[in-house]
Amino acid sequence: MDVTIFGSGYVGLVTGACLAEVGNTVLCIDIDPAKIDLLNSGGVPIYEPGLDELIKSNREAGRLRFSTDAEAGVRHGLFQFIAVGTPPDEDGSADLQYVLAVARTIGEHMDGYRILVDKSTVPVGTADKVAAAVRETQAARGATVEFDVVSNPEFLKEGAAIEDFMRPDRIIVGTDNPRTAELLRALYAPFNRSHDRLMVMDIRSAELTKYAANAMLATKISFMNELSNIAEAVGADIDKVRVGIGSDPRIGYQFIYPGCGYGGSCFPKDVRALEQTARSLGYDPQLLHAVEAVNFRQKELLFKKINDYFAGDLKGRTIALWGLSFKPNTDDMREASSRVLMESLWAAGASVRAFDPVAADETRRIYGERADLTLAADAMSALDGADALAILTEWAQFRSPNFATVHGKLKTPVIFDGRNILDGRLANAAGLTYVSIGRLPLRPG
Ligand SMILES: NC(=O)C1=CN([C@@H]2O[C@H](COP(=O)(O)OP(=O)(O)OC[C@H]3O[C@@H](n4cnc5c(N)ncnc54)[C@H](O)[C@@H]3O)[C@@H](O)[C@H]2O)C=CC1
Ligand SMILES: O=C(O)[C@H]1O[C@H](OP(=O)(O)OP(=O)(O)OC[C@H]2O[C@@H](n3ccc(=O)[nH]c3=O)[C@H](O)[C@@H]2O)[C@H](O)[C@@H](O)[C@@H]1O
Repeated sequence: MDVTIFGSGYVGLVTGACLAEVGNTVLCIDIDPAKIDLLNSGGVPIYEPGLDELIKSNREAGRLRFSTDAEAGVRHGLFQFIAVGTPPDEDGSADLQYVLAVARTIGEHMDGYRILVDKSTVPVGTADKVAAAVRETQAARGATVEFDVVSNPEFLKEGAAIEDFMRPDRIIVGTDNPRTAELLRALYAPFNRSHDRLMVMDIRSAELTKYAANAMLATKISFMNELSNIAEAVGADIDKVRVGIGSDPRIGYQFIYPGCGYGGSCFPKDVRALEQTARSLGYDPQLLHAVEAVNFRQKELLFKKINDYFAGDLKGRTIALWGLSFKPNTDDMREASSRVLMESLWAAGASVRAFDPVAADETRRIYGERADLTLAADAMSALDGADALAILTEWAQFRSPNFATVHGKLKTPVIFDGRNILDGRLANAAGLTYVSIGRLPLRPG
């Protein structure tokens, strides 16, 4: 089938590459010429495991193309996927300007029936706005070409995006038109083989399902973060508590890891957007507000712990950071906890020596060259001349360091583990103080 994807970011590229992989002919459109040039010259603008290979093989097979020519995109696909950003507006609501711009482009150029498939995360009611935008642009040129708008939210996780797309837990299709539902069912058939995971529902429920999923996951994390602070206060170990409650299948082990706050392009923005939607309708979403507030406080926790440890004397100190991306296996630093810590350290007069396996370029892009930021070539050299080590991202390579080497390099033998990934006893055995999120206090052994 012929598919056009508007937006060649995380979601657009993964969707495009996976749909091409199963035999569709996919044209990816982006307004960013640099991104399209890079893709056309064999590069990939984001780090996502497996994506380079998938793009390369499908480009070579002629099933995956990239262009800035939106008109060609509209003419190409029966399915017109919208996978552009929906960043937060000033009040936290989702900014729909990119989604509606694509809708207008489609309305302007469509010459036959098209299915607009909204993959971007958008507030309830957006499909109506998309349809209105298509109708208005058609009317402006005196056209009345048939189309449908489908809500098809995406649930992939960065770092595991290909696997999530290829083997989804569910495929949500929001449409009131049974014929459109069948066409989407056919498109998704290769990803829906072992048992039927495609759920057809009304558009508004589909739109809300996406926010509900992210808000539920964010709630689990904030709940555990809240609990980790209570555990610290009462002298309990959050790790024991985590395992204790996770063993109940009604709770489960997933997404109950406490840490230095959730980040990324989605949880923070989607919780805020849902909160804003509720408020705009006169409902006070107290729980969502608390989820966000707890996360905000949690992102400041590591700085507080470091500052307390050094009795507020951070000026002139150097803190080593392991991990800059908001989670492992991605170079995405949107709303990353590392940013809150770095900015707080800089404000307190400290310098940062950081290492991340893939996010160094992104860090340079965001912060530029600055005297108080050094990007080290590897984890151990980030410790050179540092007063202490803080761990912000649970990259596998940070899990089992040589503690004696760490001890030998740090001016003050202390580790602040923002993701609870280290074995504190081993750190203690090497003479390091180990400070975690809600685990029992561990002192040098
Ligand atoms: N990143 C993720 O893991 C997930 C994101 N989402 C949602 O998917 C949507 C897209 O997210 P990302 O892929 O992360 O965004 P992104 O920022 O990585 O990519 C968006 C792309 O759209 C392009 N664009 C903007 N206007 C355009 C236009 N008129 N025509 C063509 N391209 C245009 C931009 O240049 C950019 O390359 C958002 O609503 C997000 O909430 C949903 C699930 C997972
Ligand atoms: O809408 C989206 O964009 C996506 O948002 C999240 O995916 P993602 O943001 O890529 O990453 P997650 O693995 O969910 O992690 C988000 C944040 O939560 C943190 N986290 C996660 C799990 C946990 O137990 N504790 C915890 O602090 C991570 O460190 C990270 O900062 C959802 O998991 C995806 O299903 C969804 O499609």
